[in-house]
Amino acid sequence: MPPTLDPGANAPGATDPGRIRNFCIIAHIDHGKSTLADRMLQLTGVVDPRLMRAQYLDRMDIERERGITIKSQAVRMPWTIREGERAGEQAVLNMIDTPGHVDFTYEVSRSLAACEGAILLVDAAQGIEAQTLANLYLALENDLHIIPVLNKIDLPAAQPEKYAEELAHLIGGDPADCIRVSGKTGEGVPYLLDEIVRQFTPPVGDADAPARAMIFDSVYDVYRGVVTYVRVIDGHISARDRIKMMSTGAVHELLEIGVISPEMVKAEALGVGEVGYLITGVKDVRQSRVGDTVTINNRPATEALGGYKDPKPMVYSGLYPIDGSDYPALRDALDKLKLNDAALTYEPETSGALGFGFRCGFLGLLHLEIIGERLEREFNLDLISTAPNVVYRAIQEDGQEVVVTNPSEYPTGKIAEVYEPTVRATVLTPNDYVGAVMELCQGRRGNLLGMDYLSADRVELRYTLPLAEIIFDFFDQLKSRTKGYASLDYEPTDEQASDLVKVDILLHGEPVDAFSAIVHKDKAYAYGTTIAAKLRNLIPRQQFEVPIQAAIGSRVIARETIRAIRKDVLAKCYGGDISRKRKLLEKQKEGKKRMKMVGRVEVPQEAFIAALSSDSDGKATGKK
Ligand SMILES: Nc1nc2c(ncn2[C@@H]2O[C@H](COP(=O)(O)OP(=O)(O)OP(=O)(O)O)[C@@H](O)[C@H]2O)c(=O)[nH]1
Repeated sequence: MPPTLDPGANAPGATDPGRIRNFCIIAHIDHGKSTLADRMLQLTGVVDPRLMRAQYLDRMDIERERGITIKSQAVRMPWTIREGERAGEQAVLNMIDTPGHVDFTYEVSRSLAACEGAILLVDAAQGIEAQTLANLYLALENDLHIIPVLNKIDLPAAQPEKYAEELAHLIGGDPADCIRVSGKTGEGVPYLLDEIVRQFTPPVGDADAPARAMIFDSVYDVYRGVVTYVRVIDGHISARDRIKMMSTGAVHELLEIGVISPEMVKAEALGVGEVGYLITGVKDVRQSRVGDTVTINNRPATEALGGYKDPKPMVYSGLYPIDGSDYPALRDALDKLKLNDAALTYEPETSGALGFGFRCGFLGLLHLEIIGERLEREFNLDLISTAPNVVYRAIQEDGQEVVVTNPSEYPTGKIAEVYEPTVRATVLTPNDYVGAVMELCQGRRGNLLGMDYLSADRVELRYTLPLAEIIFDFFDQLKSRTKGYASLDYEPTDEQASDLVKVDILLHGEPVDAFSAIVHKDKAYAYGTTIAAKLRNLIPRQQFEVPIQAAIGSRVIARETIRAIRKDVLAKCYGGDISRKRKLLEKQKEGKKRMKMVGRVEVPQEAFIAALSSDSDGKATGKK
């Protein structure tokens, strides 16, 4: 049954802004945002109980499989206060579900800018975690009103009293003001919905001013083209308007305008404070940039809304199609993903070993993994991604500066200084594991900034760490050393001069650019020996001996050898069965097709993937 919206006073475009509440749910990962959102959809009646499925708003397959939210979602829900003095008061709630992973903090901040209030959700069995704090600070920076909520009170391990104290201590106020709910059973959720209407302030805007709406998300839909999600700040956008993008001045016909509730529902207009979508039929994804202001062409606004900070990529990796003829398809796919993802950057590059591809910038390893997976699934591309690296700044002796996003750009001449990016990391851990956490951070070249007790048994440690040390397996290590109890959050800060070197890998004397890496001097040897050993196992024997060397400049630091073999595939075919022989030869030819020639050496595609998979450095994790 398609959702129907009230055609009366609460219809989109005609809603009194005083009835609207725009809010988001912020929480540490797994504290239950999506489950709570599901309950709200059900209780407000926008999803038919028969059509209800878990994590209704996580639409991408990857989101469902991994159980995490990647893209923000905005849903319109009607609600009438059930209890108390204001019972019967009708409201329109726009809920924006936000992702919780560190890599996607920028999504959270975009969503926050479209809200007046935030529900700070905390698992009543876990208490405050690192991202609870990070998200809370983001919300406070955006001047949002906060409602503290303890979730999962149905769990036997829940300690709502204890954590209500903790929360009240953190944000100020009375522990009794923390609302207790269970997203699973629905207990307390109707009361929370009532409180949302009572506590959050309605949006304020000038209904008579020229229209201004802020783009907080844009997605490419294969059938409909670009779908742009906006929150109207001032004025009114109606279905018959021609809209204008304020950053480019481009004017577009509107094909459709509407709200999400929880599927797309067409509307006549969107007024002050409303959240909805616009479809212009534009196919070029770069026309609808997140952070831009939309106005209408016949009465344009003169001043754009303050945009968002463009998120800066932190990790770079080369993406190459396994089949070279897929290169244009890869470019197209990246163009499309870029629309959803202001943080994704890419530039064409060529690699001696891998051919034509793109150097892509990501927010972190999970972001990289997700983009890689989406390219493979949604666009049917088979890809190789090179070892991820951060951005370095090398100052040569002649004073010239080189920004290195790819190890192959690392200057070969004399280098005066190399700078690497650093982060300020916050680790929250139970008292017992402080020693283990400190040991880990010190091993990763960390610098202790400070340490505080949040409660009798919970400690906050603050460190400066090189970004390169934190992006690979730091989180896994942290979890395993603290039996899963510690949580981590970090934000980029500055850069520091470090003792870094470039390690090259040579196959039969030829450097293979795809395997080069910039690492700290103390870790160069370990990197060299690991990759050389992996490659020895991955590359089949050839008809000649193949040395594999790891080198810093001209100094070899590790060496492995693949012994020579003459592979006579016909040896087994005694007797004169010619068709069998032919079949075997055909099979061998097939196998060859999947080989890459690196100098004279045949390297199977799988070797690149397996050697570059980061298990020597630790694996990129699905969850943080
Ligand atoms: N017992 C119990 N379990 C819950 C409750 N709410 C959520 N869960 C469980 O907690 C886990 C995480 O819930 P999600 O709703 O996916 O968490 P999330 O915060 O949305 O996670 P991200 O979208 O990845 O940030 C799931 O296994 C839920 O079934 C609750 O009220 N009670």
